[in-house]
Amino acid sequence: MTWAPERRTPLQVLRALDSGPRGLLDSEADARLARDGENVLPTRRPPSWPLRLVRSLRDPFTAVLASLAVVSALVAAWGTAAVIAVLVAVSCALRAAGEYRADRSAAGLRELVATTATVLRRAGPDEDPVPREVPVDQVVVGDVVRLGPGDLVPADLRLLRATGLTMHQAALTGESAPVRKHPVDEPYPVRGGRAAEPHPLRRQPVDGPYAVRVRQADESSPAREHEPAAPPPPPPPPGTGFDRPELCFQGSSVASGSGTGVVVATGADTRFAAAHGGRGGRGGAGDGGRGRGKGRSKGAVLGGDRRTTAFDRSVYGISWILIRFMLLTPPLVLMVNAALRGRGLETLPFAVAVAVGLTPEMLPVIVTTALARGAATLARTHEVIVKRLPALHDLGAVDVVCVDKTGTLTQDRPVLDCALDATGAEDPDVLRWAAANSLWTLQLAELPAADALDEALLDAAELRLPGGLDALEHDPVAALPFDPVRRLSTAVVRTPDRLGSHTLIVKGAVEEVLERCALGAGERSRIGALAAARAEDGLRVLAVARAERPARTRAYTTADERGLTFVGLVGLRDATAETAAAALTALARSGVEVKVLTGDHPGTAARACRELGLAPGQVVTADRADALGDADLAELAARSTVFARCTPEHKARIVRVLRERDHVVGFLGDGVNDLPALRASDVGICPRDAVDVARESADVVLAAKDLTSLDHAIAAGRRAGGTIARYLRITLSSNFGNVIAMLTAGLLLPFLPMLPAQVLVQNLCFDGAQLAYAYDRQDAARRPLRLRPREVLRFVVGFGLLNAAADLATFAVLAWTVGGHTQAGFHAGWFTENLLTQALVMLLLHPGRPRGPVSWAATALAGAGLLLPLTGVGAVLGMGGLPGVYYGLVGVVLVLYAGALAWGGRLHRGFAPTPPLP
Ligand SMILES: Nc1ncnc2c1ncn2[C@@H]1O[C@H](COP(=O)(O)OP(=O)(O)OP(=O)(O)O)[C@@H](O)[C@H]1O
Ligand SMILES: [Mg+2]
Repeated sequence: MTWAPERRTPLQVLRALDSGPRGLLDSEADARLARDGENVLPTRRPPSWPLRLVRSLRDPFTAVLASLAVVSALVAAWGTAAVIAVLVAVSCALRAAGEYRADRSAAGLRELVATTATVLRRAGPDEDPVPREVPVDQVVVGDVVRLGPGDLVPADLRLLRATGLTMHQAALTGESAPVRKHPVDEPYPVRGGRAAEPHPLRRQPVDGPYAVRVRQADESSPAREHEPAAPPPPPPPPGTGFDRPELCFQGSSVASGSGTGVVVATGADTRFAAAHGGRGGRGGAGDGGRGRGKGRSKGAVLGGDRRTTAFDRSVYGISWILIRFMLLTPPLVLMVNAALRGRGLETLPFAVAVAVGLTPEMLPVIVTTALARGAATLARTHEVIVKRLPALHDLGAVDVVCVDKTGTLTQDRPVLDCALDATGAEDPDVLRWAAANSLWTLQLAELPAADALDEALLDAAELRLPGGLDALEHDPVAALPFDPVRRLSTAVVRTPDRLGSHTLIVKGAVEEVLERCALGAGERSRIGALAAARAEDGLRVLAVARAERPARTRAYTTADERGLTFVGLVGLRDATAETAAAALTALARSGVEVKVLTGDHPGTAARACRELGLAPGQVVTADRADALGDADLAELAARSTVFARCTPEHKARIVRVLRERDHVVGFLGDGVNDLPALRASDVGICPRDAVDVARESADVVLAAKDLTSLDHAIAAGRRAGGTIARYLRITLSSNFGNVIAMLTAGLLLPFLPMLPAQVLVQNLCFDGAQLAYAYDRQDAARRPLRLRPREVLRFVVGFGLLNAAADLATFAVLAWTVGGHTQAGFHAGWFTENLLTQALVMLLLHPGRPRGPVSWAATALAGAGLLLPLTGVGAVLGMGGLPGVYYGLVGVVLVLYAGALAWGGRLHRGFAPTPPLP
């Protein structure tokens, strides 16, 4: 769609789009949807099958294998090339199939947490517009959309009205600080009074006493924008357009304030789609595989912090170490053979086979399957939705969970407890001013949903004030809605019975309000202490103040929140959540530390923690954190439990410094003030009823804001992580052992220790057996499960050398029984021993007693090792018969090996059987 917003007033834009301030008719919206299609980004469509297969080829292991195949083909080692090609094909097909299944189920799960947009639509030309929640993909050009804190912008919008609106545009510009948005050009014309919408949560009659009065003529419509920066911003330079204040772009979200805009572009026509070359969508669930290489980061849609998660560090970390080994192996083998045996390029196929032997081909399949199965089970049993599969692994690794207080530890159903004047005496006037602030900020800012605190104040006013809500009647002028950095909200009304005067009603966090009141230092600290005492009783305390100013047409800004007269304090009681105490105990028992990061008063936060049995210790206030450098803050954060008066940026900073201290940090929060922290954490978690943008940024969505389900999710993560860790350790140690043995044998023997076809069959047998790990159901580890590359490598080298020792002992046996010079016998003997040792490893290096799939797979593997060389297949593969004495002697080797394995397993702490979660 082409349009020239620069030269048009909002009204002209509406006209050009054949829409109006009252929104579209339902029938018009349907027709436009049919004409323009759904509002979805092009790449949100699932990839086709051929594309999936091609994508799985992009995997680094596959790429290395493929290049090894090419090298083999170049030296006409057709057997080896064919073997590798088959391995690649099998792994790609399995991977693509696994990812297809995972994507489908993840898409289904994501659907459950899809966001909606609030649009104004009318049933008929004469009907009043009704704000309606519609799925984002149903939004059409010309729709009038309302935005409130935490909303995602569903399409590109031109603003018609805005109150204190700021936007996160990180996805588009990379800029993390919110940017101010406001309508420009001529103010939006009001024809005979703007149709006042009752607040959706407070449905008063439109023409009742609480309908917003339209400004009187004498006010000659001041700009509808009330913002700190008083001078109008200079016109933005032409270019990307993202800095245009009157435009809100798909992919951004509301940081504070509210606004109404008309949709000017949807789907593929949005700037977001254009900026990403039409590739704006999130990665599929198939991201569960490795394959995007190092440093893949999350949060593609919302951008912001690009960061490496625990999954990246562990699985990718190990993968990259292995790839380096794989690339080093062939040249090394060639050089050693040339130096020690004077062999030339004829050893290349063998060198390639050794590198192939190192590869854990099934890793992507195991990772995807384990994560997808874990996620599906979690969704079914606990209604927890994992939106990004690797996040499930990271949940298992989480050792610190930061949570917000309101709504997580408490119910977020505040009820008014007291309204006190400056002396601490009950005073209904305080409630009247506080509730008037709530009502008029809500009404003027047209917020799509009311804050729980405002809702509670209005409920209390309705019940307790003589005349109920009628007592709050005022002529409204302007509103500066709440934002979590300023911690204040202000309503401006005409002063009752005084012509030419406006009253500012300010309410907010006690410290912030007191700072703006004209009070002596003594008085201020006395009131501060009064508030602190109520907070320590567990109340959420807000201060209320007001000021009278001469009426004016100039916009009000936060700079006007000065020199106020203190009115009083309101205290609201918010009971602790029922399941929180038990869940905190369970988290502690499973080795997860809980830290509370709240915007609330330190006293309120400490009291809530104490009630839940979480020792708050010394509460750290955010201004103390400000005074510290990252290292000192990290130190302080590690030993503190409660952080109060946090702004969104404080929460994120604490999460960041904890991660830098090598913690894997989960963050659970539900509000706009939690957004930066959700993005900064390894795993962002939110409840299903969180604001849209939190749900969009979170990796894991809980059915309810219930810490108990978080505990289950962590257990599921540990199970999936355990499966991946087991596969990696066992496969890599066997592979490593085999490679050492092959290298040694290659030097000792005059023939290849293993033919390409034998490498293939052996690998396929291993791979088939190892798939069992994906279906292995073990108890979750009792501690956070971290897969550290260093530790894995130690394990691999230790057990790999043990495995190589068994192989070398077998060579000795073979040399003695069949004579090292009988190729067919040697190949058969080694094949049998290899599969038997692998089966032993699967059985003995398993935490606890292997059950079901793993023990069956190990048995089948042992059977194949013993029987295959004796069959026709064995003969075709070039394996010959073995004398009975070989079996006897190799039996002895295996018993010794089993003993060593059991001993080594016990030594290795990570493999001590893990008792189930209490
Ligand atoms: N609607 C409101 N009007 C005025 N002040 C408010 C309003 N909502 C919150 N406040 C004040 O701002 C403070 C910070 O609020 P914020 O939403 O950042 O965090 P919170 O809800 O208190 O806690 P948490 O971070 O645990 O969710 C509150 O403690 C309160 O003092
Ligand atoms: Mg909150």
